[in-house]
Amino acid sequence: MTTYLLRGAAPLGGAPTDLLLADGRIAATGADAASGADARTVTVDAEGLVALPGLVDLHTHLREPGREDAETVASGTRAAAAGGFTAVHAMANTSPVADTAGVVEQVWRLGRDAGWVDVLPVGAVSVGLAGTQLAELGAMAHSAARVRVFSDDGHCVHDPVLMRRALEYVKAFDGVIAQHAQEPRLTQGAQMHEGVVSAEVGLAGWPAVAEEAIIARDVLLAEHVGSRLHVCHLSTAGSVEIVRWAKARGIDVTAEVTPHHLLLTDGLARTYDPLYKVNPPLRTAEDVEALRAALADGTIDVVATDHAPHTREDKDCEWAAAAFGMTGLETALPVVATTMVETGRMTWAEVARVLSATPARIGRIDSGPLAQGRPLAVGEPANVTLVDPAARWTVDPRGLLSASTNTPFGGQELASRVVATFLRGRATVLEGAPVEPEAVTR
Ligand SMILES: NC(=O)N[C@@H](CC(=O)O)C(=O)O
Ligand SMILES: [Zn+2]
Ligand SMILES: [Zn+2]
Repeated sequence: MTTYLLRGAAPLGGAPTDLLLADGRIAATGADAASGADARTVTVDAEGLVALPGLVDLHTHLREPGREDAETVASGTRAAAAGGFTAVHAMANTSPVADTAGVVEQVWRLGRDAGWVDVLPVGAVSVGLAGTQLAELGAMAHSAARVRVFSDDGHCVHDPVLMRRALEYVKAFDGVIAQHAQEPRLTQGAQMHEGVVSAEVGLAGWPAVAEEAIIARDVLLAEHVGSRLHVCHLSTAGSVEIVRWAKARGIDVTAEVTPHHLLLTDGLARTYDPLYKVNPPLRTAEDVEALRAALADGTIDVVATDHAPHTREDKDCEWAAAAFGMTGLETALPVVATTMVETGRMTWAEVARVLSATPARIGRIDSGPLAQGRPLAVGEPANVTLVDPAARWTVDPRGLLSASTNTPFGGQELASRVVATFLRGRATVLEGAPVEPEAVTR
């Protein structure tokens, strides 16, 4: 197998060095790297590039099975590799829903056969995402897919008794419930953030309290049963305050923010362009500022894409009829660089924490055969992403690899670009372009 010598890369943005990737591992660094190179070695000029551990997404919608017209496991994971990811958690709101060992194993196998990234299926909390009956969480945890993250994402587990049972159940295998916090009665018919803009454009509003009330309830439930809670896509300043309070109290809660909530605001609804329609909705500039501050100070643990591809038929229509969601795998790292690194709020080492190490720990893939997100030390699996921190590019939706084109960032100039991605020492992206896997050996 080809080995790679990454010359002059800056691990976590630190001092440049050489990295040798061989036999699936980081085989050597520094002076030892070049001397370990042999006839099989391809040298990559990584001068000026930052080396990060392969990115890990806790929240991806791959749409297979059921909506292969919007995305497949193969197309979505190819886009993920282009975005610098080496692992993605595939959400359960597929058709059929991933609520049995059979479906999660199917998704896991499709991911393995595609060979672009490790696909970690998320299991549904309730049968059919219907919110009434607990799904077979244990069977999914003990299946070949080894599920650790459970979520009804797209729907909120709104019944407090079901939420309590789910939190209790997953303790047995160190699982976590990832909650889509949306009080359904407070958001009936809601189309966008409730505020000045919704009043102006005449779309039904979605109040911040609909998110905050569920998060407040769930951190208290997690405390009561002594379990682990993860909150999906935090979007309001009030949600940040509740998570900060819960952490100070010692409650085992983690939280994610999406790239789009770090950059975009509800003012975009004035365009009536459904590209900006998403769940939870884009909020105000004050909320964006609170989310950035919380990500920088560690109150928010991770950035997760909530990559939500939709077909033209589901997006190219009037606002009220359009589906909620936007793509994000290929723009996530550049949006984080633009909003957090360029602004001086985070270092590249901190970016590695929020986009790799911490999501890997929450998903419990920070050890074992699929170990992800460790610092770039000798002996670790060679999951590596090379980033050009000086690059500037303007997003062209036609240039992205996702099977759907519903990015809200078309025409936006972003900082930094993924140049190469390696999954256990095999290049999945080189010179910014995907490298089709030959029959993946396993
Ligand atoms: N984020 C979205 O707007 N949509 C997601 C569901 C979800 O994440 O809640 C989808 O599946 O399309
Ligand atoms: Zn959601
Ligand atoms: Zn989602």
